[in-house]
This record gives sequence, C-alpha cells and structure tokens, in this order.
Amino acid sequence: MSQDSKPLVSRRGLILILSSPSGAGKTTLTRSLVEEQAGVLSISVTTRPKRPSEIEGKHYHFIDVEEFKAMRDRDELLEWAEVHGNFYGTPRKPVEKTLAAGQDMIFDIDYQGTRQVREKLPDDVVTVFVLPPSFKELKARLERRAEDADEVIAKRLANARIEMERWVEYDYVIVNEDLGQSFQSLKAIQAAERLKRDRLVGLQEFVQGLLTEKID
Ligand SMILES: Nc1ncnc2c1ncn2[C@@H]1O[C@H](COP(=O)(O)OP(=O)(O)OP(=O)(O)O)[C@@H](O)[C@H]1O
Ligand SMILES: Nc1nc2c(ncn2[C@@H]2O[C@H](COP(=O)(O)O)[C@@H](O)[C@H]2O)c(=O)[nH]1
Repeated sequence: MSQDSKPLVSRRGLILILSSPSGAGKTTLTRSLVEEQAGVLSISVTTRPKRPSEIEGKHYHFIDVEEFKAMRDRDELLEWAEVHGNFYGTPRKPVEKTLAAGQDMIFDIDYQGTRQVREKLPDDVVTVFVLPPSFKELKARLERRAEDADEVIAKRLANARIEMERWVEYDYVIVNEDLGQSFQSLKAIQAAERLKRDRLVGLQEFVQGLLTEKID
C-alpha cells in the first residue's frame, strides 16, 4: 500500500461461481464469504416458493413465472435456467456495477448458468464445484435442513447424480466434509485468483516506473 492507502496496483473484480448438488453446502460457503466482506453476493430471481427461513431480497427475489419471462425477454438476466422444476436467473445490472467497482461478485448458481456466464465473461470467471463427502451425508443434510417437502428432497437427490457429473467443467473442486476446512480452501482459491497477472490493472506502467526509478 502507498501512504494514502491506495493499492499500488489495482485489480479487476472477479466472478466467483459455486455450484453443487442441492445440500452439499454452497449457500453456506458463499454466505460465509460475504459475511467476511470478500465480495458482493449475486441475488437471483426465482419462481420457486420461498422457504420458511428465507427473506425476500436477501436470499432471492421471489417472482412469478410471468415476471421472470418478461425479465428474460427484456435481456435483464445475465443467465437463467430451469432447475428442479423452477426458473432461476441472475439480474445483469448488479453484476456489471460490482465488477466495474473492482469488487468480486459471488454466485450460487447451477452448471447451466455457469456455462452461460463463462461464455459471456470468460476472463472474469472462476468456478468452484462443491461435492458432499458421501451421498448418504447429502441426503442427511437436506433432511436436517428441514426446509423442503419430502417430494422436493427426493427430486433434488434424483437430480444430484446428473449435477455431480459436471464437476469436470469447473476450475476447482472442494469436497465439503469439514465446513471450516472447506471455507479455508475457498478463501485460498479467491486469494490466489485475485493475484493473477491478467487481473491486475496498470501493472505494465507500475513495472515501467520501477525500472526507470532513480535511486540516487
Ligand atoms: N460441512 C458441512 N457439514 C455439515 N453440515 C453442513 C456442511 N456444510 C453445509 N452443511 C449444512 O447442510 C445443509 C445444506 O447446506 P446449504 O443450504 O448450504 O446447501 P446448498 O448446496 O446451498 O443447497 P441448495 O442447492 O439446496 O440451496 C445446511 O443445513 C447446512 O447448514
Ligand atoms: N442458473 C441458475 N441457477 C441458480 C440461480 N440461483 C440459484 N440457482 C441454483 O438453483 C439450485 C436450487 O437452489 P435452491 O435455492 O432452490 O436450493 C441450486 O443449484 C442453485 O445453485 C440462478 O440465478 N441461476
């Protein structure tokens, strides 16, 4: 840091995407990152019914199918997908605003949405797939969370096998057995990605300045 606390080299914000089968722990991990001010959480729109513990605007923007399709048709969504029988999408504007401010945007989206964001913003995207330690534990977590009806849990477990096969498309994989360790791994990924040469702004000028600096 220079004397006025401005970084000597600034950086572009990155898009950190976490995906997993339902119940593996990506929401828990993304929310922990945001609590540490490590980035801005992308709040999706969804047509899924609100869970008892969820708050409008904090966990999702809950909208109906008609409104969702109108947003999609007005090109207001960076990406969208149908997941477990409901529509989900990422509002475009907050993402553009956050990245322009040099902050990281943290996404909790599925593999279909991840593909779309990667295609649109290939240089900004870092992807992490979260796996459960076992299928038995995945089921136990969904049951312990106790937020979804039995048939919803059954559908999510059925979809989990298809979703887990997508791990090969991701930059990093975290097996979320111990939550604390998984969180440390996630922070390490973000820290390293922030330092990537291509994300640093004005590095060329900074090095040029170093090379031409007079020391006597
Ligand atoms: N490492 C862990 N050990 C034990 N329980 C965990 C762990 N990580 C998360 N959990 C718990 O498992 C449940 C599912 O976690 P979470 O809601 O974060 O999953 P998710 O992947 O976001 O699921 P969904 O896609 O359905 O939103 C929660 O009750 C959470 O507290
Ligand atoms: N493609 C997108 N997927 C999303 C988005 N928001 C959430 N999701 C994914 O949906 C499932 C189910 O989420 P839940 O909150 O109902 O348990 C999960 O895989 C999320 O990652 C989105 O905007 N786009």
